[in-house]
Amino acid sequence: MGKTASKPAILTAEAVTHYYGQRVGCRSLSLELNAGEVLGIVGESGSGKSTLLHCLSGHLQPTRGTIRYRRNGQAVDLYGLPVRERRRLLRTELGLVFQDPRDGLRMRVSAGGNIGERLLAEGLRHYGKIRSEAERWLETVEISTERIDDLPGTFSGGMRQRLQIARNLVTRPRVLFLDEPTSGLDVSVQARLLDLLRRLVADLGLSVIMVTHDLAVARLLAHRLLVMRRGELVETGLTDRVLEDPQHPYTQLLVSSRLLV
Ligand SMILES: Nc1ncnc2c1ncn2[C@@H]1O[C@H](COP(=O)(O)OP(=O)(O)OP(=O)(O)O)[C@@H](O)[C@H]1O
Repeated sequence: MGKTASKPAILTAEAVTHYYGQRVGCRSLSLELNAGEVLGIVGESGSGKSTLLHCLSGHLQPTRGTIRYRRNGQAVDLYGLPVRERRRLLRTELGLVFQDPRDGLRMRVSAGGNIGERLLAEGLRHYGKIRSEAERWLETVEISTERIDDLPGTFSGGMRQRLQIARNLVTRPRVLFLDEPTSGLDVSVQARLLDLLRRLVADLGLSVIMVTHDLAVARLLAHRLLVMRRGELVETGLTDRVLEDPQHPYTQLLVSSRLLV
């Protein structure tokens, strides 16, 4: 899977399995994410995409398997770290954009406060600097700085999603995890968000793992795809190859959209 000798993968998952009681969330998933790469995870509803993403992003301890994150030339076992250290990583070097912005934002905290929180967690204490960074990030995600003191509940769906992105990117994470970033948004809002994401990924050199059930979104953003079915990996490859020449019968069904309507 695309690992080069000169650049070791930034994130490696080995045989990741998660059970909810008796129910399989995901099973025996292995993957590598290379620096600067966008990896898309696709599959129908209930195929285990979000479960895998939450395991990979450090938010859900797998029942079995290992996730290694490479930092300072060393691969660290994400769930082998002391909880405090893992939480610090989640607030700084890793970012997760939830499918529902209400899960990823503090709804009782202003837009500026939402962005500033991760800077505070990094130890920044200067109010003026935090506010100006928050303003800069609001501008970057195309939200008027006049809205800095407003609560996210007063924002539209697309604005909330962009605020979540700003909140995650303010600490310049190396890896960004996106869970259905455009779902629930109308088509023109989706297109604007996708443009923004493409620009940010390129400008910041982000490595991204993105879950989507929308193959058009996958085609636009992802270099490589991983297709899941019933918690397991069925096919992986470069996005164009998987979408234009799907090998597995399940992927063929997905591409013909029969499973995604
Ligand atoms: N909190 C939970 N408790 C119990 N079972 C769960 C929980 N979350 C997910 N599951 C189950 O795990 C399986 C995979 O679900 P998951 O949400 O990961 O799939 P998904 O591909 O992300 O689906 P969707 O696209 O609908 O979000 C499903 O059978 C689901 O019912």
